[in-house]
Amino acid sequence: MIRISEIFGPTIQGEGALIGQPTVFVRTGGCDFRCSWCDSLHAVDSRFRDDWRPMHATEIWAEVTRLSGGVPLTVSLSGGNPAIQPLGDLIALGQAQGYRFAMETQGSVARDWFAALDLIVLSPKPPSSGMDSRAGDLAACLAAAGAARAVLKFVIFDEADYLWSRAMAASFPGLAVYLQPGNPLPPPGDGPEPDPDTPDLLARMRWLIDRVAADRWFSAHVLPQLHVLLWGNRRGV
Ligand SMILES: C[S@@+](CC[C@H](N)C(=O)[O-])C[C@H]1O[C@@H](n2cnc3c(N)ncnc32)[C@H](O)[C@@H]1O
Ligand SMILES: Nc1nc2[nH]cc(C(=O)O)c2c(=O)[nH]1
Ligand code: SF4
Ligand SMILES: [Mg+2]
Repeated sequence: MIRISEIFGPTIQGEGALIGQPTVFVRTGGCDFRCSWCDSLHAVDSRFRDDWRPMHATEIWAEVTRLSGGVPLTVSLSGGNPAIQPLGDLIALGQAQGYRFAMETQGSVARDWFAALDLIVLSPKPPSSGMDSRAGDLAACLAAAGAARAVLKFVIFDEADYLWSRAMAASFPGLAVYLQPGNPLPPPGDGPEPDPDTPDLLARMRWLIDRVAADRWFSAHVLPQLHVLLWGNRRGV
């Protein structure tokens, strides 16, 4: 059984290497991290575990097929940490019907089914998160992924995050790098999500671009969270 927080879409992938691509999200419940600024605490905090549902791969697949009208697209696996769920059967089921699978993970847990992914997005956590991402754990995830395409995605709130990310990226010279400004969020409540401070997000993205340019870090991609610019902090988009 796979612990599911939500399944939604089609929407567009709002972040990183596949930005703009139509996708259906499968968000698993539960995470071995608890980042101070996590924008998906409803899939992390055990306070919300009553909203999570154990589902069979076939049940999840029926929902993805319904949402996508049976037309193959890229399924985005996210969470929580999807790596702590048994997702191999789901991936096999979908790929047999021509669907592709991308997964977002912080890179703390490696699984052999990573090798079946079409894309693994490793998103190690910089100092502002309060977490401790280790290069050795990322290397284990990469080894598990084998020949699967892998990229790095860093969330940057400040100069310390930037310097940390630059050093971490230097340890993995073969991987494409995506940088996105962090979106500060209050803890989730019962009401609607608050609107993002878009001018501030864009100002920090301009800062990030200046920072990358000054360092001549020309292999890095700097991107916004496009879904936040379009729909704010709403869930399910
Ligand atoms: C919610 S996480 C779930 C997958 C996995 N646990 C991880 O962190 O990669 C998906 C992506 O959102 C990013 N993210 C989470 N909170 C964010 C925030 N407040 N601002 C910008 N990006 C954020 C994470 O760094 C990660 O790249
Ligand atoms: N549109 C959209 N793009 C995303 N990219 C990564 C997301 C995530 O929460 O993992 C996300 C999300 O929640 N929505
Ligand atoms: S690792 Fe990902 S899901 Fe877990 S707390 Fe951090 S941002 Fe949220
Ligand atoms: Mg998100």
